Amino acid sequence: MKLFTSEQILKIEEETIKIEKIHSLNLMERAAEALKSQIIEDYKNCEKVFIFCGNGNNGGDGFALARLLHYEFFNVKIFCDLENLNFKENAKINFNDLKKIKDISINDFSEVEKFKIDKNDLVIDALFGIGLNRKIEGKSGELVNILNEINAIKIAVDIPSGLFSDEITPDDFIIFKADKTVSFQFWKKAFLYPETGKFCGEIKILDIGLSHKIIDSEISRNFIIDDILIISIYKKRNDFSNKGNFGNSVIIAGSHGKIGAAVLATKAALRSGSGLIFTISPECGNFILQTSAPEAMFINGGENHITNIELPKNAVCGIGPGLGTDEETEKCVLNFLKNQTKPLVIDADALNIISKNKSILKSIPENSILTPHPKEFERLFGITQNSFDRTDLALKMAKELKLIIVLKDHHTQIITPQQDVFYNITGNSGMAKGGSGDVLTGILTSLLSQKYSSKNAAIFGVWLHGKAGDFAAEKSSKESLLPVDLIKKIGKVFKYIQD
Ligand SMILES: NC(=O)C1=CN([C@@H]2O[C@H](COP(=O)(O)OP(=O)(O)OC[C@H]3O[C@@H](n4cnc5c(N)ncnc54)[C@H](O)[C@@H]3O)[C@@H](O)[C@H]2O)[C@@H](O)CC1
Ligand SMILES: [K+]
Repeated sequence: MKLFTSEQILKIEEETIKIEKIHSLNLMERAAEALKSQIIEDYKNCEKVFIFCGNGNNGGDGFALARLLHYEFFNVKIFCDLENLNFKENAKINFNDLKKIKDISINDFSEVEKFKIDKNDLVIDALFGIGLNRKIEGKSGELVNILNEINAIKIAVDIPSGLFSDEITPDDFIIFKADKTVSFQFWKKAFLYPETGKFCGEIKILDIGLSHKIIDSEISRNFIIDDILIISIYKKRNDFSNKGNFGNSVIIAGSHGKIGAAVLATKAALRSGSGLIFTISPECGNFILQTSAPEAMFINGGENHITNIELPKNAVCGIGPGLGTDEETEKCVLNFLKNQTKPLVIDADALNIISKNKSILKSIPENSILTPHPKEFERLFGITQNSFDRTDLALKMAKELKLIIVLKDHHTQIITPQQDVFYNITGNSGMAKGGSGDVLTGILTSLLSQKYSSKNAAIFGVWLHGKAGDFAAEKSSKESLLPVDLIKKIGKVFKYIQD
């Protein structure tokens, strides 16, 4: 699914109105209908609904929603700035319609504290949408501050009021803190970054029937990884095939005390479809690896840490988990990287070694996949002001070095040398644990060895890793979820794609 700026969304809306020969009011009604259905689905037992409306089209959505919910027997109360009824056209029409319904009370923002709002009531923020262009101040600002203190179920229409859709919002802005954001047709960039996503709660995207023809022709370099994309990437396994057809994955990982990292990466590679798996690890891990992952072949890479890397034929490598940064390992890894010609997966301590020897970056084969978490990224490429800027820096580095950067975060981004950004929306906080990254390295190496392009391996692998995490979290709690649980769910994810 493409990710658009607010300007592009407005353009798509306008062109939909033109080619479908409908009135813009019609689109607002569709938006309100979709909102109403979602609220009935999620909160049908909730009686009281408090809707706070601004003067633009976001407010218009709120007025239309109030009317529709009233006809579904919800007890609706409306709040707007009664001292400034200077509405945009569609908001005005919906406001006037609402005034005709005498059972709906219309109140001024300043009256909010007179009402008893219960924790099971709905507070709906329809103050500002993607048209926000400055800080919320004055009466609206005071109102948002009050709403943020109320203990109720808080829903934002399209985007929490106060947030910019496409860029970082300054720290001193007043922003509605939502439990759920019900947004129209598209994800917005603000939902995907930690600094701004924390205001959005759960995200629900509603189809309001904007023209697919227009959406298809509108160019964007930013994408949400959805099931449609994954199904287009997934390669069905040919029945007439043997282990030689699915590549040789080589996991280069582990050191004394960190053999578990090698085990996790190896097991994940085994579960992700590669034909043969080799693990290069120090001798101290031989018995552990052969016992816990007997399907993989062990190659001795040193005594207690890796000092020597000898690859089998046609190897596709994933290097880094648990290597440590011993001087001998560092020398060995740098020498190894210098001599590679095929794309490989580079993670964890291999990235830390590169950070200390940045000149090696230029020798890494084109289209290799680097998987830094924010701290590793910082060590590699420098500090940025915020995570939006981090994406920009990653885009620059991916282009300059011709590498794929997998920026690990709550919504991991896959950044390509061609300057595309793919945002992942699978996964959960239960995966924020040591060992999760090792599993990802195993998956990515396995997919790369099966001849997925580097870009597709990265997109598919990151999505699969998150999806396995979501399946695992359904069974156990996020707190107790372990990286091995992800590995156990990889099979279920492949089944999900095939069905
Ligand atoms: N354009 C369309 O056809 C549709 C728009 N929809 C809704 O329309 C919203 C966008 O509506 P608008 O473009 O009217 O904008 P908003 O309703 O987001 O904002 C209203 C206006 O307030 C002003 N403003 C911006 N920031 C302000 C601030 N901090 N303090 C005071 N005033 C401020 C701006 O002039 C802005 O146009 C979407 O988020 C969505 O909810 C939906 O009804 C679907 C259809
Ligand atoms: K809003």
